[in-house]
Amino acid sequence: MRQERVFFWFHSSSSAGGPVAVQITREVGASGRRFPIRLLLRARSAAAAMAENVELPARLAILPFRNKVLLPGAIVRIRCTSSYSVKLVEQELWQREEKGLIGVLPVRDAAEAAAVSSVLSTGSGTDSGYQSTKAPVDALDSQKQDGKNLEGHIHWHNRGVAARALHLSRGVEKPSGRVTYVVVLEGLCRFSVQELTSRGTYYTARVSRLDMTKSATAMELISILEQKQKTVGRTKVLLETVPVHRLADIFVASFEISFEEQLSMLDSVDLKVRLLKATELVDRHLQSIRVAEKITQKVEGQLSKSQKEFLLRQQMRAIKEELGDNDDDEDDIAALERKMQSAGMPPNVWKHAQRELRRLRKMQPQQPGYSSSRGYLELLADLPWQKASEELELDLRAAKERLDCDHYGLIKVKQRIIEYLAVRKLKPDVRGPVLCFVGPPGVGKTSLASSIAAALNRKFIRISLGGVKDEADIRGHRRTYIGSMPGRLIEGVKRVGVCNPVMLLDEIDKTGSDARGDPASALLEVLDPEQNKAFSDHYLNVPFDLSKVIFVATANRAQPIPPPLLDRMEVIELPGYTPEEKLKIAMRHLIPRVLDQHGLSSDFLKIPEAMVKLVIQRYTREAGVRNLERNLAALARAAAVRVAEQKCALPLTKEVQPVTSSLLGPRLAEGAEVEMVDIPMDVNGHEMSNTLRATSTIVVDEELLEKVLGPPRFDDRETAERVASPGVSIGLVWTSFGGEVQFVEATMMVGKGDLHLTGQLGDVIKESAQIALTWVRTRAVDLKLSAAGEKNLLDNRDIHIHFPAGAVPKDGPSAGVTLVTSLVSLFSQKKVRADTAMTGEMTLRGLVLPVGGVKDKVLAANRYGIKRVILPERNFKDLVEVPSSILAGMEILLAKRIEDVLEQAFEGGFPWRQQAKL
Ligand SMILES: Nc1ncnc2c1ncn2[C@@H]1O[C@H](COP(=O)(O)OP(=O)(O)OP(=O)(O)O)[C@@H](O)[C@H]1O
Repeated sequence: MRQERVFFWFHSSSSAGGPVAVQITREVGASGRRFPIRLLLRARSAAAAMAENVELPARLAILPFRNKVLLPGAIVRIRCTSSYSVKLVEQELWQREEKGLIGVLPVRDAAEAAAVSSVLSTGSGTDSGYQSTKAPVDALDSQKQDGKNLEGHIHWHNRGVAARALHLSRGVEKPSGRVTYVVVLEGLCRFSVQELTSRGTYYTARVSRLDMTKSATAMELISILEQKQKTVGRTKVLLETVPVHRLADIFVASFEISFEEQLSMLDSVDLKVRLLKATELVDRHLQSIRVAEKITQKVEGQLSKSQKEFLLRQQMRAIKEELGDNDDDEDDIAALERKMQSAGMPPNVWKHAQRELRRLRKMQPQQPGYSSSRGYLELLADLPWQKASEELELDLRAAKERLDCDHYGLIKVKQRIIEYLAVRKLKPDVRGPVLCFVGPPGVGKTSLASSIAAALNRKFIRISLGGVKDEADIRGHRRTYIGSMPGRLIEGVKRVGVCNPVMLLDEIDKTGSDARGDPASALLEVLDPEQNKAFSDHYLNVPFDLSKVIFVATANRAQPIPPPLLDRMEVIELPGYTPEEKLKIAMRHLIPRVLDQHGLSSDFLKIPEAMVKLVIQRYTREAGVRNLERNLAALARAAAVRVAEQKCALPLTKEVQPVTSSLLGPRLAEGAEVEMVDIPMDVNGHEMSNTLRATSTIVVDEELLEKVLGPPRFDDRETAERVASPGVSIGLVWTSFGGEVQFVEATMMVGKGDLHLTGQLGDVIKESAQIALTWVRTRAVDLKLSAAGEKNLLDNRDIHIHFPAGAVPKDGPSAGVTLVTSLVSLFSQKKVRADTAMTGEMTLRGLVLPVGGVKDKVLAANRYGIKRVILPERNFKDLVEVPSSILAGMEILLAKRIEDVLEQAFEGGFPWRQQAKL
C-alpha cells in the first residue's frame, strides 16, 4: 500500500482568477488499485474556526514527518505501521477518551539538513532561524516508510504543527497479528519545540504556541489573494468561511511545492510574512498555469482544424483500445472518413457529410438506420466530386482516324462528330448541343459514342433508359424510402469514377411517363447546361455538378421523344445499311472481331465474301448488323469446337494430315509405327497454333453454313406466297427496327358494316383504317366495286383487317395507301402484285402525303426482294439518300393520287374498270 497525491483543479469562472489546485492524498493498493478519494474540504471550514480556539497542552507526543510538512488547515491521511507510530497513535489517540492532540514535526536526514540549513538560515522571508535538534532515533516511521526505520542521525525541525485526528481506524493484519492504524490528521496551529525527550517508544516535546501577529498589510494581501482566487464550488465555500489568516496555509498545502518551501511556510509564524510567502507561491503557481495555457493555445492555434480532429480521434481510439471497445466497425468508420476526406467534396457537401458521419458514429451497427446511413456516406465518398480524366490536347486527325478505323461508312455522321469535336477543341467549356444518334438497332450508335470518348481520352459510361417509366429511376428515391437508391445518372457517375465522362443515354426514346412521374422532365434538367451544374438527385440530397459530362443520346426513333427534350438535342440520323455496306462491315470489322473474341485467327477459320453475302441474304433481314454479327459468331463457335477437337487428336502422330480419325485408322491397321511427338506449347498455345496451321483451316462453305445456322430463314419467295389471295397488300413502314415490309390482310363476312382491326395497332393506324374504308365506300360505285343491284353490298358486310406479326405494336400514318389497296383488292377480288410495295399517308380526299424514312423503306423492300416501290410523288427528293446500287436494281414509282397507286399495284392496270366479282 502506498500513497499518492491527487490534485483537483477548480477553475475560476472569471478570467482574472486562474485555476486553484486542491491536493488530496489517497491510497494505492499493492495491485495498483486506487481507493476512492474522500474530499475533506467541507470539514476544513468548520475545523478552521475551531483551530482558533485550540488549547495547546504543554507537552505533545511527536509524530515525525519525513521530508514533509503538515501546515495548519491541511488534512492528511496516514497509515501507521511501524512500532513507533503505532504505539504513539495507540496511546495518544486511540486509548484516550477525548481525542487528544499530537505534534507533527518535519524530520530529514542529517546530511541533507546540513546542506540546506546554511541556505535557509540566510534566506530572506523566514522570520525564525532554522535550528534543528540532533537526536538519535531508533525507530521512526511516518506515513510512507512502512517497515523502514529512521536510523542514524536525523534532524528534527524545531517548529511543527499541532494536529488532531479527524478519523481513526484500527486494523489487524493476518496472520502476523500486527496492528496498523489509519489516521486522518488535521493541522491546527504552529508550535515551537522547547525540548524533545524520549518517552519509551516515542518522543514527546515541550512546546509553546506560536501566535501570529495580525497586520493590516496581511489583510490587504488576503484581499488580493481572494481576488486572484475567484473560485467555484467547494473552494469558494472554503474561501468564504475560512478566516482569512488561515487561507495562506490551506492554499499552500494544496500546492506541489518543495520540502524546503513547505518548511519555510511552517516557519513563517508572522502573518504578514506568511501571507507574503503564500502570495508569492500562489503567484508563481498562477503564472506557471498561465504559461502552460498560453503554450497550449499557441500549439492549438498552429494545428489546423483537421489536424486537431485527427489528434482527438487518435486519442479516442487509444482510449477505446484501452477499454477494449475498439472493434472493426470503428476502424471501418475511420476508413470511411479518410475516404470522404480525400473525395474532394465542395464545402457545403462536406459539412453535410460530416453531420451524417456524426450521426453514424452515435449509432450501433444493429440499429435500423445504420446501414442506410453508411451506404449513403459510402456513395458520397465514392462520387468523383473533383476527379476528372485528363483531357489531352485534341488531335482532330487522330480522332478522325479512330472513327474511320472503328466504323465503316457513315461519312456524314463522322463528319458531324468531327465538327463537334473541333468546336470543343476551340472552346472547351462550350455548352454545345447534345448529340442524339437516331437509327435502327445495330447501326453503330453506341460504338460511335464510345469512339467519341476514346478520341477525347475520356471515360465512357452507358446508361440504359429503355423502359424507364419512373422519375425516381433518373433522380433516385428519397432516403426516407426503405431500399432507396440513387438514380441511374448518379449511379453511373459513381461507377465511372470521374466527373467528366462521355455519358451515353441509351434509348432515350423508350422512356415513358406514368403515375410515378415523368422521367423526361428529369432528363430535361440533366441536358440543360444551365441546370445540370447543380443536378439534384433525391437520394443524394446535395447538388452534383454534371456540367463537365459530355452527354450523347441514342434513340431508335425521334418521334416518341418529347419535343422539349428533342429541342435540346441535335438529331443525327443513322439509316440502315445496304447489303454492300453490311458486307464491307462484316469483312473489315465484324469477322476480325468475332475471331478474336473466340480465340481464333484467320488461319483457323475463313469466311469468304460469298458466304457472308449468303448470311446477309438468307439469315438476316435487318437494318443494322447485329444479327449478322451474331450469325458470324455462331460460325466462329462451331470452328472453335473443331479446333479444340483437333488439338486433342494431334499429338498422336506428326504425319496426321489432315487430322481425322478416318485417315489415322487405316494407317494404324497397316501396322505402321506411331511416332509420338512432343509439341512444345507456351502459355498462349502459339506453338500449337503453328503446328495446326498447316493441317487445318476451316473454310466456310454453303454446307457448313446450313449445318451451323440451319436452313435459310429468309428467301425472296415469301412475298409471292403471302399475297397469293385477294385482300393482301404489301406496305412499307418505319418501325423502331428501321424500315420494314408490312403485309396487310383484309377479309369480309356478312354483318352490319363494322370494321374489326387486329395486330396491336395504335390509334393513328386505326384511324388510317377508318379513313381508308370510308374512302373506298364513298368511291365504290366509281370504282365499280359493287355489283349492279347490290348498292348496299359493302354496308352489309363486316370488314376485318389484320396486320401480321401480331406481337409487334404498330402505329403511324404511312399505312394509309396500303390499307386502301388491300380493301380494293378484297372488294375487287384481284390480287396485288407480289413484287410491289407501297407507302403513303392518305386523307379523306385521297391525297398521298409525303412520308419519312424513305431510304430505310427502300432498303427494307430490297431486303425482301421487292423490285417495285410506290412512293408519294413528293418524296422524290428523298431518293438522293438511297444508294445508287440499290436504286439500280429497283423500279421506283411516284404517285400523285391514290388512283395512281392502285393502277400500279394491280396486275393489268385499273381494277375498277372491270366488273367486280363479289
Ligand atoms: N459502320 C460500322 N462499322 C463497323 N462496325 C459497326 C458499324 N456499325 C455497327 N457496327 C458494329 O455493330 C455492332 C452493333 O452496334 P451498336 O451496338 O453500336 O449498335 P446500336 O446502334 O447502338 O444499337 P442499339 O440501338 O441496339 O443500341 C457493334 O459491334 C458495332 O461495332
